[in-house]
Amino acid sequence: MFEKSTWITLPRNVLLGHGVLADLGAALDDLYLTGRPLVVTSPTPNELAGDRVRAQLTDPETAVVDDASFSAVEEVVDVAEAVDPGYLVALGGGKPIDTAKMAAHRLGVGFVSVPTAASHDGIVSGRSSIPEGDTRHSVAADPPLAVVADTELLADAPWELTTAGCADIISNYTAVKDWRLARRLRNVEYSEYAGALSEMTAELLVASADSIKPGLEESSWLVAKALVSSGVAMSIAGSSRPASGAEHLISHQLDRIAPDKALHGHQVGVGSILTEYLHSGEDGEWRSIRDALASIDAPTTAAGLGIDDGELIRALTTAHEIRDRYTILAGGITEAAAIEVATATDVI
Ligand SMILES: NC(=O)C1=CN([C@@H]2O[C@H](COP(=O)(O)OP(=O)(O)OC[C@H]3O[C@@H](n4cnc5c(N)ncnc54)[C@H](OP(=O)(O)O)[C@@H]3O)[C@@H](O)[C@H]2O)C=CC1
Ligand SMILES: O=C(CO)COP(=O)(O)O
Ligand SMILES: [Zn+2]
Repeated sequence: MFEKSTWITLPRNVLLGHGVLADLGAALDDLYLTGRPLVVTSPTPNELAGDRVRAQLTDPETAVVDDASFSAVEEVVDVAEAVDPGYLVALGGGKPIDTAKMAAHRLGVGFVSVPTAASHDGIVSGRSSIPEGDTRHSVAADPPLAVVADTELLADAPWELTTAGCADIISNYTAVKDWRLARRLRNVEYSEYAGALSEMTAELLVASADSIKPGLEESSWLVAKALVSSGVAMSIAGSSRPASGAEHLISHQLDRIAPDKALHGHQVGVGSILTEYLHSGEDGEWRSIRDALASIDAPTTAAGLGIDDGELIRALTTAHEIRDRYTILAGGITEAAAIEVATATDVI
């Protein structure tokens, strides 16, 4: 008997382009949302765009969070108890969006995603990435009801946020390789559609690398489209697997070992050079990944991330402990092997 089934939840409206922030009110009307809105944001995005968002909302309340953590989610839930919001509006980078996503899930309301930086592919995904102690959870939540990604706003953000978003997409190459490996060796459930979409997204972005330049709003357009597409791949898969493999484990470990030194996207990009080498060796594709990163000004070395060689090696040798996700790192690699791969790829 055929017993397979799937339930894919995707945003209803995706508004992407020049000046679309002004259409936030119309996008909300189209969703027939009721009740008070609660804006969940972080300091810089609130300063930059909070008033423009609130001006389009009826009787909004605001919660400003500093990071993506379970305690930040609790802070939002506490504010929500007084406000009884009908929906949340997530405004900012990956951290406030992840916090709002999880808080919305806890509160049983929908949320709308308004990214202020094209820095990560959680803009559309149905998962929150939340650290806790020695581990990192990819928490199931719902994707946004709508996404309003204004390329004018995204293009005004510091250039490195956009290059971080590019690197988060380029890392899809190794994430999918890890996912396929896990299917072969651990019989992990794999989605051909999600894997293909994730890889194609990285390929299209790399093919457009010449048009990704500072000061060009078109760059934000190209990157934001890729971030949406990668988030959709995660929604189809029902996990972050299409966009998060061993390179993400290395980055999550760096967040613990060397916090706040580099952006998420930049860390996963460097992680991808290393894990591609582990997958396919000296003659494999690691140079293509490194060159793609370099072509959009993303870091390709530990020094470029602002971390020292020892921190990189510690992250690489302990990344497998972060979560139970089978990757090329399997049960861990030795310090000697870590130094070998990092040296061979010029990462250290
Ligand atoms: N759920 C998912 O599927 C995914 C989740 N993620 C998660 O997202 C996070 C990374 O996202 P990222 O955006 O890099 O992190 P942040 O949200 O911390 O943003 C990075 C920095 O950019 C600032 N910022 C945001 N917008 C602007 C702007 N327009 N102009 C100037 N500064 C701005 C932020 O300010 P401030 O400090 O005030 O916030 C912050 O200092 C990680 O926690 C990662 O795990 C990443 C990919 C996918
Ligand atoms: O960053 C992500 C995809 O780009 C998701 O991260 P995790 O699932 O590893 O937390
Ligand atoms: Zn990522």
